[in-house]
Amino acid sequence: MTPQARAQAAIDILDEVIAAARDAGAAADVIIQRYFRARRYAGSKDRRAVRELVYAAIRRSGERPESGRAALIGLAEGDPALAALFDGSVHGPPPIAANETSAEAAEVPMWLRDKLGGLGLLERAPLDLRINRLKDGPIAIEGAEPTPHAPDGLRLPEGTLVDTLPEYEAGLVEVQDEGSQLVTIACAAEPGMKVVDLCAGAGGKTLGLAAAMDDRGIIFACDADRNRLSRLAPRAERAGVTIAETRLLDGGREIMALGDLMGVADLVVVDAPCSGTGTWRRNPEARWRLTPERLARVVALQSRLLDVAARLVRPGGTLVHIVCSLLDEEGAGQAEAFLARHPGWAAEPVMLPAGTPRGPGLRLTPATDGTDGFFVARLKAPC
Ligand SMILES: C[S@@+](CC[C@H](N)C(=O)[O-])C[C@H]1O[C@@H](n2cnc3c(N)ncnc32)[C@H](O)[C@@H]1O
Repeated sequence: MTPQARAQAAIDILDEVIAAARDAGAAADVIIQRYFRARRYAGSKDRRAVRELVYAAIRRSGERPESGRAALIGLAEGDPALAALFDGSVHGPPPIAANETSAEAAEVPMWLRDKLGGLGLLERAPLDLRINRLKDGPIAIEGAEPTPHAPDGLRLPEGTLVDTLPEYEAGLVEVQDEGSQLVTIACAAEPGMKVVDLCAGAGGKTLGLAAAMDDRGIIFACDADRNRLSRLAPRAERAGVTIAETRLLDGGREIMALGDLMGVADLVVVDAPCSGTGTWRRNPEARWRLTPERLARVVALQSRLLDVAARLVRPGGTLVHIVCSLLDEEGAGQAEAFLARHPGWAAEPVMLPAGTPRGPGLRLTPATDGTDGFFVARLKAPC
């Protein structure tokens, strides 16, 4: 492909990414893969170059751009070599017209600028692993360094292909961001406990909880998404986790599948569905998906799930509220609202080697901690 054709390919892909963000469609990575699957003539250098252009344009635009062309014209404003590719040659983009729309450069969307600006949401996300203490075996991954805060964290060089590592195949390590490892530690799960992981997904935190419990006790790993939950069992097997029992919940009627767990759990973890603002550095086009309406919906769901969770906690037990979001309405504000709705419950300090106290809990940010953004609060039930 000529450089001009690569630029036009980036524009075409960006058009699809923009439409997918508006209509809750596929992620940018999936769209890029699909695009090149249909264009076998593109070589690996072409793919890499186009991908870099697409992601550079996504990172640069806080607001969803009007079009892929506007996004790339915006990127070209600071890159004369890219601007020169708009020369109207065959397969390339037509020349930029005077006054043509270009996307504005911004870290986050305008409506969230006051709340999320300056938190490092566009920094490069590292590739972190958690050493699985349930398994013994040598770990010799080239270039791996301990993460700064999490005791079992390893940081890998960019581009390491984790799936092909023998340590990964043997279940000696799991892919998990350091922030996710830290909030799992904040749950303080112990051997022998009865734990409910109410929003377990594919089990990222379930496996960490099981390791903290030395695979003793029981974890009821629940989720309303059959697909995600079905990925937990093979991961648990690989990791040597035997105490996770999955339960599929009916969204909106979760309690129906939880009747036998009312008031008996030592620990209930609500790793709630959220805006995902804390992970925007990994999937920056998610900035274009969030709207005030979507945020309001997810905040309401979180508060309902926290109320469901509270019914499962035994007297004196603990409910841990986690979100990978940096918005207070999902984090500190959500925990405060829970405490206001549930007299007798109290926030406990969150003891972690990183993070900053925020309302009744603690917040991790890319800027201050180098992790994905998280909020975690420990809420103790009355005895
Ligand atoms: C932040 S993700 C969980 C990630 C997971 N704990 C991990 O560590 O990988 C939130 C999860 O909440 C689930 N969820 C959404 N609505 C739910 C509901 N009504 N009841 C239970 N889980 C729900 C989603 O399917 C999603 O898997």
